[in-house]
Amino acid sequence: MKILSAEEMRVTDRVTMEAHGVPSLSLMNHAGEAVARFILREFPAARCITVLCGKGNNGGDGLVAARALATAGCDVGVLLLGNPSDLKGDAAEMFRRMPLPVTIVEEEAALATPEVGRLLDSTELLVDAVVGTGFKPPLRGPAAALRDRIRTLTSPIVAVDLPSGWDADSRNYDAEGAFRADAVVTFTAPKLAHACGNLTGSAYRPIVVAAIGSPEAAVRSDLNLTWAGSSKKIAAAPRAADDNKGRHGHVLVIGGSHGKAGAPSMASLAALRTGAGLVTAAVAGSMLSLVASTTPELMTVGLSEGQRGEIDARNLESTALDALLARKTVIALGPGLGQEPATEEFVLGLLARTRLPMVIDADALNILAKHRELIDGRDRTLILTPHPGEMSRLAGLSVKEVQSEREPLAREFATRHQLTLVLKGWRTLIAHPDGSIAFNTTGNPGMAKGGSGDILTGIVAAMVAQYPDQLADAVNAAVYLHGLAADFAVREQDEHTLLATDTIAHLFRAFRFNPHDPAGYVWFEGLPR
Ligand SMILES: NC(=O)C1=CN([C@@H]2O[C@H](COP(=O)(O)OP(=O)(O)OC[C@H]3O[C@@H](n4cnc5c(N)ncnc54)[C@H](O)[C@@H]3O)[C@@H](O)[C@H]2O)[C@H](O)CC1
Ligand SMILES: [K+]
Repeated sequence: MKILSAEEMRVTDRVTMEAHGVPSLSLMNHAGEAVARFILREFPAARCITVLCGKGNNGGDGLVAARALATAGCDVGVLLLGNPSDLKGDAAEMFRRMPLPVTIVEEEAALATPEVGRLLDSTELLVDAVVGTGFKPPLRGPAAALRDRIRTLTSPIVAVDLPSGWDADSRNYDAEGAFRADAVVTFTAPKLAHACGNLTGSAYRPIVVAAIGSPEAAVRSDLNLTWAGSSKKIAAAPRAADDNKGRHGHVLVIGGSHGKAGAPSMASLAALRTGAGLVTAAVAGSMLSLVASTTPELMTVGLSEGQRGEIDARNLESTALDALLARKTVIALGPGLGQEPATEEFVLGLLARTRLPMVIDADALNILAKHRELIDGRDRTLILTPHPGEMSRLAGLSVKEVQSEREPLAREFATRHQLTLVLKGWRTLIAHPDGSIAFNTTGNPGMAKGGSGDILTGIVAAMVAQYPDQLADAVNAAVYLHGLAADFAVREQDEHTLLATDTIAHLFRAFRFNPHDPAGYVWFEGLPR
């Protein structure tokens, strides 16, 4: 699913109407009905509903939603911010077809009337159809006053297309002065604000994308931005009845040091739980039995180590490493590795020794940052998974600079070095060598804990091992599944108590979840109740 600008959305609508003959009124009907369907599904207890309509087509969608909710038996009130004579085109037509009474609010003072007070205070759910992609900041007039009034109410509010006051093209996390929203129903494709903004103030509240009649061919964008969840489809096919583990790849986790045996253990278990046919953990000999005891399904190989349990360069002379590298594996290098000089020498030697696909994380990234000339994916598959701090060292920038330029920085780094870059954080970005970027919208603050990155490394390596010919989708899907598993896990936990191993235990729910809801919308963020 592409991520569009507001102008590209308008072009998509125009192409849909002109090249594919879909009437604009049909788009508006489908949009409003999708909002009603979502509300009936996700807020079944809300029977007394107030729809707040602006004078543009966002308001038109609201009028359609109001009619559909009333037809479904809800007690619906409609408030129009403006004079009906100001309505134009499809919105005016929907007003003409409106079977319900509409309360007109032309001036801010009208918000204080008893009639409006009843509409707002007695409602069990609000629908925000005041302004959508036609928003020109800042929010003004009765809309601004209505926003403030709604902040005094506790009823949930479902935003049509965007919470009013959000610029569709915003890449900001926040939007001063926007309406609050408990859920968002957008249409055809997510816009930049849906991908980048904290529209609902929470990682758990839903943003869904409803199909309203635009064929895929009409959805065009030059932004080269997609949604990571669209890649999950590569893991949806059932396995063959005569399947065998040899068909699902082999992950080789290389990591660990004294005090950090858990990192390679978690990365290995995550790789197994993600479906890799075989997983081998290569760790310092002194921690071999410790790591092996975590997961019976895991194979282990002992490596030579220094005084502090760090994997050292003597391994480069050993036949054990040759045997390991002779197998067709995807290497996950870094969990718990440490940055001792002997380990640094080992990492540099390993990079020179093999061209096997490699997921590089954690301390291996910090070692690579000291040898930037080795960051080169032209003749090998490299996937780097830095958090902003590790990215600042890789790019030689401050964390602030990294965070302020995530998208261009990720794209430039991935294309310059011809590798896949997973830049973690709010809305993890997956930047590919061709310059395309996928936004991930799953995950929650409960993941801000040791181990989350280690299991992502294992999940990425396992997806690449299983789908070696679909590298971009494999990495996008891995990041999506990682956050989705954590979203399922935190439902049975709390953000304070969630552990990375809880996330691993919920990967099966993530694999089973289909973001394409049978009701005709895609779960872009959040989960069904
Ligand atoms: N394929 C689709 O996505 C479809 C989307 N639809 C809906 O159409 C709106 C966009 O409609 P448009 O008429 O262009 O603009 P809006 O209704 O969003 O806003 C214009 C409306 O809002 C007022 N306004 C603008 N800025 C402000 C402000 N700062 N303060 C207050 N009021 C403001 C302006 O005066 C106009 O009255 C899109 O969001 C979807 O909801 C189609 O219905 C179907 C296809
Ligand atoms: K809106």
